[in-house]
Amino acid sequence: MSRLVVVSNRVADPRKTAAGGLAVALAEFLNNTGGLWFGWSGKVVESAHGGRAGEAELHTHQAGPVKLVTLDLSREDHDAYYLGYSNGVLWPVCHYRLDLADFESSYIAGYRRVNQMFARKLAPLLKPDDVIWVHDYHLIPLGSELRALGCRQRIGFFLHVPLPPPLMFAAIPGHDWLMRGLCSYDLVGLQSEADHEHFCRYIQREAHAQDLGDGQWRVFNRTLRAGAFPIGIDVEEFNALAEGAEARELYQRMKREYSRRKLLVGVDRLDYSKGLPHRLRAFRELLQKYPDTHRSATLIQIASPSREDVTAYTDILHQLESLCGSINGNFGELDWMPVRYMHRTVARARLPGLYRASQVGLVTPLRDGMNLVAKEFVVAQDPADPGVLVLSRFAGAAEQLGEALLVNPYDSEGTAEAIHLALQMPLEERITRHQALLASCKRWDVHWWCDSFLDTLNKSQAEESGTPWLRL
Ligand SMILES: O=P(O)(O)OC[C@H]1O[C@H](O[C@H]2O[C@H](CO)[C@@H](O)[C@H](O)[C@H]2O)[C@H](O)[C@@H](O)[C@@H]1O
Ligand SMILES: O=c1ccn([C@@H]2O[C@H](COP(=O)(O)OP(=O)(O)O)[C@@H](O)[C@H]2O)c(=O)[nH]1
Repeated sequence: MSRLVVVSNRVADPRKTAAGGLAVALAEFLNNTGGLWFGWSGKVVESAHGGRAGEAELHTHQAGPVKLVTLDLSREDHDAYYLGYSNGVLWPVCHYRLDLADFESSYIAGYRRVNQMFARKLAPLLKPDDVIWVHDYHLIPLGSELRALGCRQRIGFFLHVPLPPPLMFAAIPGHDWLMRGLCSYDLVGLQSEADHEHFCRYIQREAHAQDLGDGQWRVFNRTLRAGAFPIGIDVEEFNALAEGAEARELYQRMKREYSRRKLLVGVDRLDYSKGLPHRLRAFRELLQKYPDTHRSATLIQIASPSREDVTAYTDILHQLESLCGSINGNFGELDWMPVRYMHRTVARARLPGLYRASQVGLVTPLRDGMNLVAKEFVVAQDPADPGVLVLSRFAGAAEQLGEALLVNPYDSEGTAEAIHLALQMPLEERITRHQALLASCKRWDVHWWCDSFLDTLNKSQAEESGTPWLRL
């Protein structure tokens, strides 16, 4: 059997839990299959040359069945590749926020340099029959860099973030170079049908791709496949977490402490794509419009620190703090604070307890590739007395979780109405909706995601030997 080689910017020890959907999903999968996981160590080194770009040393570590190979980044590489191009250009554009993109021209050189370094370091570790699976927007050009070094293995790519419509993607200087990079893979996987449609439209419109049917395309003189493979969670693993001491202890404590209140919960990285200020404005609207929620509805909002060196992220932090303060100031009572806001990461092992103790789960991103928290909330519920998921129609998860209360997060009045509906929903309706949602989470779980992606990749033709690859 071929060995699986996974490459992603973020690498986590598969035996430990991590915050961030990509690391969580891959760790769960690799723990079962074994293989090699290659990526950034998460460390930035201030080298003797003042943290300037340079060759990195590899760290190798065996974590159960998985071999982790990571490299540190110099300050200069980290700032240009991770903060600059990945999170200052690609992240905002892919989340439809052209207004937040910082098209600083020097970033792309760092992005390219790090992708070339990843390829140079990875290529000697590869075996001829390896199957390589590259993840996310940080590493779009990695496939073509590996090809340029002579790698002929099957290489698949999965984009965890949304792919915007062609004209929006075309706002990125060098978008055609990125798309050529994407088309050097044998399979391109996207989170949703909407993202897949954007990909097909882009390659047809900008690169005159020929549709060969069955998900295959002829473009840039080669054949590739593309499709939607919505990521899921490991339902059994999450159920086991829910049975663990940490989750149960938290569940009991929350139930005791909030026995006379209705609990709403939000768990997000502190990211502008997650729509946190919009969510708080909808919550304020709820308190204003529905006095029956006073002294009762309590929102616990966890905002896990993320990418704090990017300006847009510090701006959102200040907005959020000010909104929480004003809601508590205007509506709070001596014995009731409407919002409990925490700017810290909560261990994933505790989250099922928090989800299960809540009557309403608020997952209201302005745009999100998938949003695994939505699926975790569903799986953590008591089937006999489940909470209600209020979900943004702009989360990738909405394509599969249509039985949630779907909202437009930009419409604070509409969202407040949906939250009120959720708080009032009769038991019978809650059970019916939850059964359908749970069935979707089980059907499209993380195993389905990996298996369907890898089966399709295996169907793809490996790169024809002898095809000369020019660096793009
Ligand atoms: O690695 P960070 O910069 O700390 O960010 C964490 C991850 O954020 C993004 O997650 C995405 O992947 C999830 C799983 O597919 C998906 O549910 C979510 O909608 C996406 O936003 C990012 O794409 C990852 O690369 C980051 O590791
Ligand atoms: O304080 C936190 C916040 C988030 N998470 C986990 O991080 C992941 C977030 O994934 P999601 O797809 O929702 O969004 P992303 O952060 O990847 O954009 C989920 O597994 C959460 O359980 C966590 O463990 N602790």
